[in-house]
Amino acid sequence: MSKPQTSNSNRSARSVPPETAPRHRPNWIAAAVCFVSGLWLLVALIDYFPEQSGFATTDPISTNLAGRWGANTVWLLLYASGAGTWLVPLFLLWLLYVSVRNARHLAGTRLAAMLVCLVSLAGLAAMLQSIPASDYFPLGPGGWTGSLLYNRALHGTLGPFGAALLLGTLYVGGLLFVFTKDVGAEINRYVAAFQAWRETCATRRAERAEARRLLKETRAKEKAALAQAKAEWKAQKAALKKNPAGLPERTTGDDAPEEEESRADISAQVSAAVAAATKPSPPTRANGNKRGAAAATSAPTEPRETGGEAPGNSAAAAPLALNIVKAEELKKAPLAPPQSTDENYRFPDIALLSEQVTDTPGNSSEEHQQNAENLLRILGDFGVTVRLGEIHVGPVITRYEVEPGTGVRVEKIAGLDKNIALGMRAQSVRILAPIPGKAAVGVEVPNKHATPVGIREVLESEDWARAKAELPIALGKDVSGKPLISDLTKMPHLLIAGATGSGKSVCINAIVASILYSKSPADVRLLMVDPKVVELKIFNTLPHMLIPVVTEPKKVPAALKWLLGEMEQRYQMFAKCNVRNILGFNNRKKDAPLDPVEAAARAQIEALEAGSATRAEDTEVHDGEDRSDSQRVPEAAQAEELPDRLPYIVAIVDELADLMMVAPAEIETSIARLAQLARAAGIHLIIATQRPSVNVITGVIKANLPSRIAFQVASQVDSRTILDTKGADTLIGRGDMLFSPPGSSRLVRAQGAFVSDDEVISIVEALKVNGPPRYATSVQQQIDRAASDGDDDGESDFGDLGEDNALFQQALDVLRSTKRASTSMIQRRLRIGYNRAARIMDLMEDKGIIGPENGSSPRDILVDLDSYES
Ligand SMILES: Nc1ncnc2c1ncn2[C@@H]1O[C@H](COP(=O)(O)OP(=O)(O)OP(=O)(O)O)[C@@H](O)[C@H]1O
Repeated sequence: MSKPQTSNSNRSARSVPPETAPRHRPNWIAAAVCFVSGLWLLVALIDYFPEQSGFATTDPISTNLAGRWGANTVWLLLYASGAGTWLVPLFLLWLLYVSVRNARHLAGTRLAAMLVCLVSLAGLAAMLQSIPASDYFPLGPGGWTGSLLYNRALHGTLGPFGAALLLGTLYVGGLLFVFTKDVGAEINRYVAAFQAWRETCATRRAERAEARRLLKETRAKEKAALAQAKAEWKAQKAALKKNPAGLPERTTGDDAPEEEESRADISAQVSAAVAAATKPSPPTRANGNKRGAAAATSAPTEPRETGGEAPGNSAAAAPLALNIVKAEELKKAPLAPPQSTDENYRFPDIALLSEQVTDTPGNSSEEHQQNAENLLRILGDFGVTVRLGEIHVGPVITRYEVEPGTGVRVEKIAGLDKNIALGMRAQSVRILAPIPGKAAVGVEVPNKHATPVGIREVLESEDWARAKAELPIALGKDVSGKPLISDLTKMPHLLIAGATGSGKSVCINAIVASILYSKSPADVRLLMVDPKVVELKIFNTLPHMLIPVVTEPKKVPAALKWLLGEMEQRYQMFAKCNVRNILGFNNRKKDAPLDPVEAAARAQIEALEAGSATRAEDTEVHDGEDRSDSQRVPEAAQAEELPDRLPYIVAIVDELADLMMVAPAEIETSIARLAQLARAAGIHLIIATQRPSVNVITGVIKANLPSRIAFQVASQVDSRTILDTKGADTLIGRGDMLFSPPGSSRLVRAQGAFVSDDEVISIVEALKVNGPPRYATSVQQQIDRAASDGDDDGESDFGDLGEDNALFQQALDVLRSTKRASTSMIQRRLRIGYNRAARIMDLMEDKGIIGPENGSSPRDILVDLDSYES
């Protein structure tokens, strides 16, 4: 016999195709021996009577089918091992199977295990003292082995219990060893089977409870119907008694038959109602398919016959009663011209936007019916008992609400999104578990026929006209078809992220269009950054533009720095006027007399500022006019000439990822600072990116941009990066979005408002009647200058040393204290990058403070630093 193999070797051997694995060939000789002897012995045993054996009687009276030898062999075996004899043919036939299937398993250990089984069974049989020795069992049911083992050895030492325990264990263990290859796996199988059985029992119990609940409900309904029918019947009867004909003209004798008819009719109706009500309720399920039946009966309709069909079939047998909540028709508001501080400004005509074509219907009710049935069937297949609730039909998706039955975990439904999508053949399915504020779970399924949302219908809606927002923006329509309008000043900054082609640019266009239709350049100025160059260039000629669209990434840090400067200057203006924010500033009483203390404080501030003013040009934004340096008014006078109003500034960045590659630290810090402080100053950021990775949407940026719009993304990880939760990965693209509104953790699913490029072009063209764009050229110059300085600085340090004198002075201080002029020293002491430090050194060289480079040694200091004034 071959050696026993490990289970690993078995596995690897099994993986080899049989024709290439000769070791697995059957052992035909062993098989033949086992077959002949096993079958012969089995027949001999079955046909055995003690009278057949020459050992039992001197005169055998009948012949065994297996002959004399057969009868004698059986007698000998019964004598030796009693009841254990029956195991011998059984084992021989098992060895036949093993030797044919895989001869390697004909191991000595298996034969030993067979022997253990045989002996222990004999021992166990010997314990049956009630069966005495007979002709069949010459030495009792345990035979010679059993009585020796039990009576002589174990009975006295271990007692009956100990002996039974030992022998039983040996017997069962031996059997397991004989018939299985891996005892551990076998035990696991039994444990798993036991657990499965327990789970089935628990499910059945839950289903029975649910069925009982349904039955109870049905009975209650029946009772109510019966009571109502009786009441109606009594009322009818009383009415007939009072007015036997029911109608005045029927009192004549001619109408007697009609009267009879009417009475008969009424009693027939009443008895029908009573019969219907008292009819025993149909069984909740008639066959073993309980889950399906539970799901099928879960529709909020009257109970109906499920007839033991498959759940899907039963649902198809009688249509579900659907509670479809269709999107309300948008109420158009009378067209009122937008309010503007600039009376001469002409807003674009709404007719420039195309009318929404409404003849593309959403899903038909048959489709909803089918979807609802499919949904219930799929959930039923997974053992989830639900009741169908409302169906909200949106422009692009439909939300099927289901109310989970008792004991159903919502997480279970939430985990079935992929299965539901598969079963419903949907592109993807998003599950809202639970719907906030409702005892239901929402299953959002894309419509077969999507209805696009045009921006015109949102801008013409009553909601838009009534929106009490400083900076209203039309985002689209939510799942119930309601316009989604938000206030940018409340957001106060917006992050838009989504994969390429998901609808970000269209969303930005819609936001810009909303601004153009509601605000004049006197109210809102736009600053756009578009590293992709082509996306926003179209807006260049808008009168709202502060500067032409910034397309060079290296200029962006400068633009952001300018915004920071503008923000700080606005705060100074607010402080002077004793207001807190832009609203307070714009609504302040312009000619209010100054408090004397306030006036003194201001005079002090102005005196201080007069010495260090650097940003006079920023005021150009406030009145939209460009002034050259020579025209600049002195600071003190300027303070008196505060602008009447400040416009909001909306900064739109179309691709953050491209910028983060250029100067990540700079951009991140500027965005964070702006986002933290710019709200009150009336500066709002809208930042879009198609790469929602943590390098682009960093923790700092995310923490400071609370309002977010996520379009379709590739993975759950991306969705979490944008929204801190999954969901955006199950959107269907083309404007389908999740909006995280300001001050709420709830996500609103919506279809973005669509504005075509042609519409945008026609709006921009139409606004040209207001004259050419009034760019703040000094802002542009400032940004260009900073960018060209940054060009010299490979580390993208936009700080102009000429302007940022402080750094230069600090470097001089370092030289003074250390008396060493080395780039690395400056770098280390000032904690700046190499390029910046090297530039400072070059500047010092240009000014004759230090000598030229001196290999690896520090440069010579050429001036007396203690008396040097920069
Ligand atoms: N709200 C919408 N309604 C209908 N279709 C839309 C909507 N938004 C986008 N689309 C469709 O999706 C296409 C791609 O949209 P968009 O250009 O805005 O994508 P994007 O996310 O900006 O892509 P990229 O990052 O590559 O610029 C559009 O051309 C349009 O057909």
